[in-house]
Amino acid sequence: MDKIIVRGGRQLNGTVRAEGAKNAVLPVIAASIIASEGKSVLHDVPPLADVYTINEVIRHMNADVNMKNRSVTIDASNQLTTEAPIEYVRKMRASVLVLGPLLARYGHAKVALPGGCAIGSRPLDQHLKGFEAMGAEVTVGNGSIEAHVNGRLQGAKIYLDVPSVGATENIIMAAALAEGRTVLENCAKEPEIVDLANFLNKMGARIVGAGTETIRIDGVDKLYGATHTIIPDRVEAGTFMVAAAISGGNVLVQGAMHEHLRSVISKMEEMGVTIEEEEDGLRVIGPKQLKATDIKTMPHPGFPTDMQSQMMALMLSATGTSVITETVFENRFMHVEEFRRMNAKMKIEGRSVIVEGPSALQGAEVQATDLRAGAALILAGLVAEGYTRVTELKHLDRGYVDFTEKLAQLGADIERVNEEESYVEESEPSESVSTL
Ligand SMILES: CC(=O)N[C@H]1[C@@H](OP(=O)(O)OP(=O)(O)OC[C@H]2O[C@@H](n3ccc(=O)[nH]c3=O)[C@H](O)[C@@H]2O)O[C@H](CO)[C@@H](O)[C@@H]1O
Ligand SMILES: C=C(OP(=O)(O)O)C(=O)O
Repeated sequence: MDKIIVRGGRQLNGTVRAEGAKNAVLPVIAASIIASEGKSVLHDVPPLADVYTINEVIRHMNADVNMKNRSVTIDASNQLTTEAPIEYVRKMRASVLVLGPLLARYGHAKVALPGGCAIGSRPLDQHLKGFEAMGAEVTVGNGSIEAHVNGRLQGAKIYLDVPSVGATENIIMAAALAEGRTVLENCAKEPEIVDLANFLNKMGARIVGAGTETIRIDGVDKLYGATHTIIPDRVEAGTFMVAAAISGGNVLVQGAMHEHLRSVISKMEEMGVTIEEEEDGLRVIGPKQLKATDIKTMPHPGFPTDMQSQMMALMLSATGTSVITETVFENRFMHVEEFRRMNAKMKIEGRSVIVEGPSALQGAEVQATDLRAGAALILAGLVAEGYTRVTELKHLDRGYVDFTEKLAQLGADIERVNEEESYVEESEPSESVSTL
């Protein structure tokens, strides 16, 4: 089992590039199986564990998938099977995104129920409500969800009770091949929804309004493979922005898009961080002294829940009391206990965490409780005294490519070792840093 060992105290400087977005590429790969003719070619695909998982899911359904460097070619023109194998759904909830495409193309889809996870219960009722409104019969039982429709799905008017990202994606994919018009209201407005709609439109779909709260989809008879470049990962970019700020450094994050990161930029600026827009990204300059602030997570364009734990790490270094309130997921504070091992002064009150800063952070052995928590603990380790050892890296690997190497290139004292090597490291920490 791997471990990341980071020693605090180094200032980060230089340039780092954001990869293609995990949360954009997963629905785009799922959408590629709607094409009954032609190949899809996707560029800027990050080599992440989640990408390998979704590739395996559609490969098991009989699609041809080839990943080379950061490009993926998908040919789904074969007859596909309409069931997602349970082992992949267990690994990654986003596997449920094949439901919409399969149901639209074949009138049948079955996936295992993904269940709850480390950040909350994450129900799928809004996805299912959308399919039912389009005429599908949905049954949930024996650990799986099965949807079936005789003939084609029918366009419908659907109002989401919550602006769910996954439900919006599943419904627009299903509606793209439905008969007639679907109007989806109170939908998610995340940039990844816009990227998915752009890809589907290149495949021949007729979708307008993505990025607003009402999306209109006029169903077509057939969709074709298309070529598409995935948008940059705003959460990975935001994580490196925090790394620059927390270490008092100066880092250009290439690919970081101002319009996708407005809420994060505004909060970091309130904390005293300087952020300058450059031609190819955002330059982030950490202040001598960070100031406390309050944050409430919300659906886009509000502050993203996927940046909550990283901002908590930043708050630990700020002077004063900060309050962070999580409104999207009911159980996304597992990292608080891990931060406490590092001598963080913080307490949970209902859906809020009160952070007393600045905390004199000390290195400790901590666990990545989810992928963003893993990144956040490493960020805290950048400024902690001594060595921080982060385990359970399978979570981190779902969402970050070469995280250790990228931080090392910026000047962090960090390395990734396997358990046996780390035993030696613990008695005699190495001074060297790993490079790309
Ligand atoms: C692969 C991917 O893109 N993952 C992102 C996606 O997850 P995901 O698509 O799973 O998140 P949702 O937007 O669906 O969830 C948001 C909220 O809606 C609730 N809900 C959702 C669906 C439903 O049918 N019923 C319901 O009540 C959830 O419990 C949660 O409280 O958006 C989240 C919120 O920005 C991000 O944290 C995840 O990184
Ligand atoms: C929660 C996340 O992802 P997922 O929905 O894939 O679990 C995330 O990216 O922070």
